[in-house]
Amino acid sequence: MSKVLVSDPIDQAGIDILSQVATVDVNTGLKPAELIEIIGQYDALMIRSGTRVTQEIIEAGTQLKIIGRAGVGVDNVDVPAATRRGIVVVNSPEGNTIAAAEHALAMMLSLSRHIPDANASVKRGEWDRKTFVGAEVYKKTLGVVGLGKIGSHVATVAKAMGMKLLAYDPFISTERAEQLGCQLVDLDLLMQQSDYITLHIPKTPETTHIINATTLAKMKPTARIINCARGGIIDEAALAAAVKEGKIAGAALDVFESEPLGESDLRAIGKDIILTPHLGASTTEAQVNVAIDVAEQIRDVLLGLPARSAVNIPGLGPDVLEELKPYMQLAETLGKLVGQLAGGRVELLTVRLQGELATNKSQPLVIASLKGLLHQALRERVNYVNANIEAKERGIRVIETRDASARDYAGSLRLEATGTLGTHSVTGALLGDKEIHLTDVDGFPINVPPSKYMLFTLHRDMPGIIGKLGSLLGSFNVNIASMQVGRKIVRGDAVMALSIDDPLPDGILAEITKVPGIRDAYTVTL
Ligand SMILES: NC(=O)c1ccc[n+]([C@@H]2O[C@H](COP(=O)([O-])OP(=O)(O)OC[C@H]3O[C@@H](n4cnc5c(N)ncnc54)[C@H](O)[C@@H]3O)[C@@H](O)[C@H]2O)c1
Ligand SMILES: O=C(O)[C@H](O)COP(=O)(O)O
Repeated sequence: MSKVLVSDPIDQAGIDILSQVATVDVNTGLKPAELIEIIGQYDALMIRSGTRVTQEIIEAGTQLKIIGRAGVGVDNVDVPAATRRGIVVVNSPEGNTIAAAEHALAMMLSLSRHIPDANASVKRGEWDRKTFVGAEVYKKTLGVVGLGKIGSHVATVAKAMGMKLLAYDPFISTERAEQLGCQLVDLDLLMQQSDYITLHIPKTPETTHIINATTLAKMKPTARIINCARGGIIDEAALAAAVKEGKIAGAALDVFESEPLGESDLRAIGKDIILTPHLGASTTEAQVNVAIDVAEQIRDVLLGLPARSAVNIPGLGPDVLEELKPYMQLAETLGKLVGQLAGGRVELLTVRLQGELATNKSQPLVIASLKGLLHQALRERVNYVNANIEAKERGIRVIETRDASARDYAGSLRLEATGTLGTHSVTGALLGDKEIHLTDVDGFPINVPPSKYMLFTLHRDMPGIIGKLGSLLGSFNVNIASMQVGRKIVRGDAVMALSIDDPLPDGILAEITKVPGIRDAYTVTL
């Protein structure tokens, strides 16, 4: 049975799902050295933001197949290191969206009305109504930096509260911003004109310290800033100085450059700074959502199925996966077949999407084709995550083409592999209830479902050849399950595709090619 380590607090709903397929160890608060020591025995690791999954930990995780982040941000995982090792990294892109958005809105209102400090003063026995006079958000301008999932929800609610909305997000269309009632502006203008600024961007090299002494200096002295996205997006020292010196009215932070927050000037500032310990996703609802979302993906990967929200499998989102899953299986089968027909080292793989398939995303199909192609060499070590990298490292060039006019089947996929031993091509389609059929081998039309063990011959279409091959296989006790010949012209060249019940015994291929009329024979395992 597989083993899963849960190293951060996760809702029981997730543990229950994992327990269906694995032994689950919940061991939170491990030091890096302790994690390195035990990670080698686990097939999967489930975390939140508390565990830093470094390259060292990934290298020690020799059995690891998947790292599941029960939340959005994967900046605590060395994703490139995981990718190189073929480890899938998944997250829950939407499970805590509402929780994080509501936390940002709560921070905005708390800042405006000094709720945390007013509460503390009453609890101390005071009744001070002067110090805590606040400001309304109604008719004020909210600047949303990052108009993705969380930023959009914040904008929608803020609009309903009567706020005017500005947004800065270079990757969002004007139409989308307008739909949300936001005016898209550049960051400078947003900083200058907003009464409240809320950050909803990932931490990347471009966004690190995007809010710094210079940008803070552009804010109105009455303006307030909220960061419920990632620590390090704001330069904390510059922020503390700006609030302390009255250059801006206040700030609310849920996330910090270093967590847990250590010594910091931010702690010393009174009611104008609100600090929470990374609580954005900490609602009962969000924790159930993310735990279920990620545990289901870990379960699927441990069962050999693809994950719906893998961050290191390019182009493979849940919607794409749902639509392309049967075609990815087709691509993988064709990749295995063409790789074995090509034999030696493959230098070029051409992936052609035909008919209806031509309008689809090609990247997942290319990845699945490469996974199949490399299976012969790498077996279980190649997967959707590392297939691209492994192909690049082996110098395999990939060309993608499309032919929407191909009409033999509704949608079909053609792979052509050129290698040191020549060029071979295979085409396949999904028929009826998504059943894979091989429809062409080396330019010869056939129509056979693939089977685990197959034999292909290239031969002259002439009387007696099928009988001779049948007797030869019989003399080696090889049972033929099905057989089909594909030819272009009568008595010209032809291809024979045989499904056989067992692997071909050693030495028999050489005997087959001695049969008069048979030029080549290939045995494959799919
Ligand atoms: N505090 C918490 O507990 C908590 C909870 C959930 C998410 N988060 C964090 O909130 C952030 C947003 O999450 P999301 O789910 O909305 O992500 P998202 O991917 O849906 O949205 C991010 C947006 O940022 C934009 N963006 C990227 N780079 C940018 C740049 N340089 N300048 C401006 N915009 C840029 C993108 O175009 C995108 O629209 C993430 O950092 C996530 O980790 C924090
Ligand atoms: O990126 C996220 O999902 C949030 O930062 C939540 O982090 P957490 O799971 O540690 O609460």
